[in-house]
Amino acid sequence: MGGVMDKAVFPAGAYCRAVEQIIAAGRRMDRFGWVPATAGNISIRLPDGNLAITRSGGHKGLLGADGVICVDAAGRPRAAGDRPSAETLLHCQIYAHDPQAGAVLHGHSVASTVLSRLGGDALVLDGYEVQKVFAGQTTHAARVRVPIFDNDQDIARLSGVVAPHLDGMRAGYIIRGHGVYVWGADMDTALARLEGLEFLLACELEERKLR
Ligand SMILES: CSC[C@@H](O)[C@@H](O)C(=O)COP(=O)(O)O
Ligand SMILES: [Zn+2]
Repeated sequence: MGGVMDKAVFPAGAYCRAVEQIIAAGRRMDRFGWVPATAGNISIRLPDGNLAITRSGGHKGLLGADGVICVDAAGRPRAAGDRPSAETLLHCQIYAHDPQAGAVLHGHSVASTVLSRLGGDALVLDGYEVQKVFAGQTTHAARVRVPIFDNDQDIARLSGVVAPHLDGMRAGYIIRGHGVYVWGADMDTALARLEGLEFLLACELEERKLR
């Protein structure tokens, strides 16, 4: 398989840049331990409305150019036989709901997995300076609600449960015992939000251990 710049595989400049950014994001998420085994998926919205998204099943910290494929806005692979992320529909849903969304990240951190298994339908973050990484947040003195949805292997059904909650979601969401979904206008913003959210979840976990 050719490299990222192999024009036979990736003819368009925007797609090439997206592939490079997705590979770099996967490495960064792996450094933090958020994509164990084959966990996690990553996408970027392309200027033509298609998505560059990780292929299903690979290690997201070890992605090569052939680990990223192109799907349309409904998640259908552009090349016959390509198998996009099993959770592609959740990416499509975010892009469809938020015209500003340019990149979506999904990881399986220990903190998101453990905290969401403790119960409840949301985690409320309150009083942390880092909350300001989320859209519209200008102070630590605010409550940021991160919804938790029960895990479901039927992704279409899961997306139906998530749908009514997407309006006003500032920090992304958590799937119980599974991981987080975070997005932003571009990959840098999405990564900053993911890093911010994971930092806050790690703080929450540490605090609960001390109680
Ligand atoms: C290690 S199993 C994880 C998967 O079931 C899934 O939740 C996941 O995040 C990765 O699936 P993928 O199809 O590779 O995008
Ligand atoms: Zn997952």
